[in-house]
Amino acid sequence: MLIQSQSTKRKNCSKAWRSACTFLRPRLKCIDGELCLITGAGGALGRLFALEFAKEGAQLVLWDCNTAANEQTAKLARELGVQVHTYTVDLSKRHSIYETATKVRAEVGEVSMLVNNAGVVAGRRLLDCPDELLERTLLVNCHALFWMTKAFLPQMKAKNHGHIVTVASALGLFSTACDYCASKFGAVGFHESLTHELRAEDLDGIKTTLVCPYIVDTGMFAGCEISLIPPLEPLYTVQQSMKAILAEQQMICIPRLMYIPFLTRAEHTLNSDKIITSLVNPPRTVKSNQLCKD
Ligand SMILES: NC(=O)C1=CN([C@@H]2O[C@H](COP(=O)(O)OP(=O)(O)OC[C@H]3O[C@@H](n4cnc5c(N)ncnc54)[C@H](OP(=O)(O)O)[C@@H]3O)[C@@H](O)[C@H]2O)C=CC1
Ligand SMILES: CC1=C(/C=C/C(C)=C/C=C/C(C)=C/C=O)C(C)(C)CCC1
Repeated sequence: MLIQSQSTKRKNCSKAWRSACTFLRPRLKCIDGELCLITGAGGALGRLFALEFAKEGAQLVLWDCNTAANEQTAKLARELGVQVHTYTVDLSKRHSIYETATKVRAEVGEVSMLVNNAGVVAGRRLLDCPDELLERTLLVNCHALFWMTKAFLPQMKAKNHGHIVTVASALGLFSTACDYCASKFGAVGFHESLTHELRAEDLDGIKTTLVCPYIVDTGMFAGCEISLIPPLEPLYTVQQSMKAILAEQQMICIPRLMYIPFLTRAEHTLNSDKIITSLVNPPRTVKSNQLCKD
């Protein structure tokens, strides 16, 4: 009798919880007809992002240095009935990014959603790793975020409409691998500062989302012996990220366990949007002749 009444209580409770969840579930935005640019679209997660955006009706601009893989993604996306434009670009080169961005604007139009997904890892210890490989990780995973945003944010600002997604990593929140962590910490810092800058400028129509996954079973970290939890399924990772993007969530850690390193970070970003106004007008300004030439 007692058991029965407890189970009835539990049922009522879970019913109430379910309806509360339905009520609380965030509204997902419609991106039908938006122009979405995805970098690293020939890769595992990039391809899945492209297909998920296509299912939502977005037109696609796909960037990758691997032309064949990028074309394969485009083929799969076109089968879902959306328009797709592909570009071969080396994200480690600032001029390649700016030139291709100019082509996109002229040939396709204004990008309203930017998914900075491309990423690389050197996968060697600091002293065993050639400088060029270390540099490439920083250029592709971090510097490219600056150039991509500088190329496409102005059009978003003009309309106060857009969305910039940064695919970082759980390794942007705690450290293990030298070049990769440094680049992903940079990516997290970039996302946070951009978010504050947009808020400080009252550009509430431009959203940002940071994606921080644990290891995903794409091959990028194949051979990493971490027995804590198994790698994530690529599709699950992208679908969770999509939910966060469409809900205009500022950040998602996948799985939730990855919020632990985020929550234990020492920094406090409270009030950063107020502080930013003083930071963008620094008392000492670097003169242009002090800058390194490319
Ligand atoms: N896989 C994982 O465990 C995790 C991945 N991430 C992040 O997710 C993102 C996607 O990763 P994933 O799909 O696994 O990686 P992939 O290696 O499968 O895909 C990355 C894509 O980016 C392309 N690319 C590499 N360098 C350049 C460049 N210089 N210019 C243009 N394109 C380039 C690659 O081309 P090519 O193949 O020819 O090099 C590839 O097509 C990355 O940012 C990664 O750091 C985050 C957490 C975990
Ligand atoms: C499971 C787990 C941890 C380890 C996470 C690891 C090892 C993540 C590796 C991620 C990679 C390689 C991402 C690539 O982009 C913590 C944070 C120590 C504590 C919380 C539980």
